[in-house]
Amino acid sequence: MTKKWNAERKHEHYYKMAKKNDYRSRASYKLKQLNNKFKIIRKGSYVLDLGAAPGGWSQVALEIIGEDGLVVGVDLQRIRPFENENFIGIKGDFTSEDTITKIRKAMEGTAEVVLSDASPKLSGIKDIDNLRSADLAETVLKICDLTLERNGCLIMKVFQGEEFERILKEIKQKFKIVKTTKPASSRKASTEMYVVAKGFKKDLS
Ligand SMILES: C[S@@+](CC[C@H](N)C(=O)[O-])C[C@H]1O[C@@H](n2cnc3c(N)ncnc32)[C@H](O)[C@@H]1O
Repeated sequence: MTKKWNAERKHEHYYKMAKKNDYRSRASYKLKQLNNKFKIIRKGSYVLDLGAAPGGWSQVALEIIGEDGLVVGVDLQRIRPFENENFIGIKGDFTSEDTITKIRKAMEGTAEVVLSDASPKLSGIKDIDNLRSADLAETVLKICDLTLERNGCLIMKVFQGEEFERILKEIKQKFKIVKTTKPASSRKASTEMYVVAKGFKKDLS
């Protein structure tokens, strides 16, 4: 059996599981696996989910936080609303000042957790896509400076390109503990990597 065949089978497996369990995307399993391992989101957490559509990560975050806490989901695409009262969806580009203002208003103060599974629109040219992913990561870090509370946590996807080590260095300056990981449900062939960071040093921002 070829590697490609195995990867496709795994892809199909998470797709079927998501459908069966009523998750909005296969990506839900990535956050579930990351959170089981690193215990980032807890009951009652205040969570900002950047690049949230169709809402798979927000859905998992809502399950974990329960009735207290808040999830604010932001995406260029409309996020179909949830029944939960503690979800706020924002349609907008999180690299724009206007959207950042809306995020800060919706968070009513600071976030305890920032999530970003944001991906640029893929051009198919690896170097360009990696650079765009790095640009998004830079903006996510800027949003952390503005919204994340001291000792808060971040889970962020970054493509492993030329800029990856520089971004990682920047994250290590801002957070006390930083790990890179690829959840089992992430395709091996994809360059995506997840950075999990704990202990935001708010005073350095
Ligand atoms: C892989 S999907 C996220 C999947 C999501 N985590 C889930 O579980 O359903 C990446 C998302 O990032 C969004 N995105 C990319 N750049 C963005 C930006 N500048 N502002 C807002 N959303 C952005 C895309 O629209 C896309 O929906």
